[in-house]
Amino acid sequence: MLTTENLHLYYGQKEALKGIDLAFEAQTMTALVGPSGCGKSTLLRCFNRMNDQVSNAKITGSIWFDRENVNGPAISLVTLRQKIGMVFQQPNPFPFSVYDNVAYGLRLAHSLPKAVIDERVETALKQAAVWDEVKDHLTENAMGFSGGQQQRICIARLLAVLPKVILLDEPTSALDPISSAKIEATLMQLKRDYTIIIVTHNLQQAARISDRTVFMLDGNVIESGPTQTLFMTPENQQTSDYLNGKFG
Ligand SMILES: Nc1ncnc2c1ncn2[C@@H]1O[C@H](COP(=O)(O)OP(=O)(O)OP(=O)(O)O)[C@@H](O)[C@H]1O
Repeated sequence: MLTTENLHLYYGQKEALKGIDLAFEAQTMTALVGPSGCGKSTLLRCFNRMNDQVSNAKITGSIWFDRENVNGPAISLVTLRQKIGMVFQQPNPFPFSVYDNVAYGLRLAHSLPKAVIDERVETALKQAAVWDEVKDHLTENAMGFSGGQQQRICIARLLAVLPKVILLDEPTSALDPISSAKIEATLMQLKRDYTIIIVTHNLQQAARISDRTVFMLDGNVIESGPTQTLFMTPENQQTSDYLNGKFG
């Protein structure tokens, strides 16, 4: 589904990713964990070329998605970001109605009949497990909802354009525990149909919801594997020390 080969990323002189070789499986949730500054967000942002916006960022090596080179000249950024969508730490709905938020990408990419857009908006809000809370308020401004509801509206906005991969950068760290639990439950449902990569500082969260975990340190992947194995019987001493809270 998604692989990296000898991926390096430099911010000016600083090498933030030092030769990453990873394969992400379809219908699997992979957690990226590691101490602050180890390169988790940088790696995540490579998958849908968000680092293009950073003027001093330079990438070498390859990322393959559906047999296409993500960094190749032939790739369309609009199509790439529709197929590989991203959810951020802070919910970032547009200052429009709930309906217009979720319909936004659909209207951009296609000229679909209103009935089809209505159906896709409803399906996406149901998939994001926020339909029951917003169905009677679809014309209200999305920014007027709680942080957790806003985050699920953002997930619905992404789902409406039928992505294959969902990238999440600490999606619950700005939310209260109840909202976080709802997002986790939503992600558990979504991983049946999507490839999910989540950056999290919360090791309990990674252990609860991910199938695979990648432990990074100083721009390198130290260890990756099934979450249970990595947490219960890490092969590397640095992984063990990090999971046991000896540094981080
Ligand atoms: N735009 C930038 N310019 C220069 N250096 C950067 C830039 N963005 C990130 N870095 C550096 O690259 C390294 C990796 O940063 P990154 O944000 O990917 O780490 P992270 O593991 O996601 O950290 P955190 O958990 O704190 O979010 C850090 O040393 C960071 O300071």
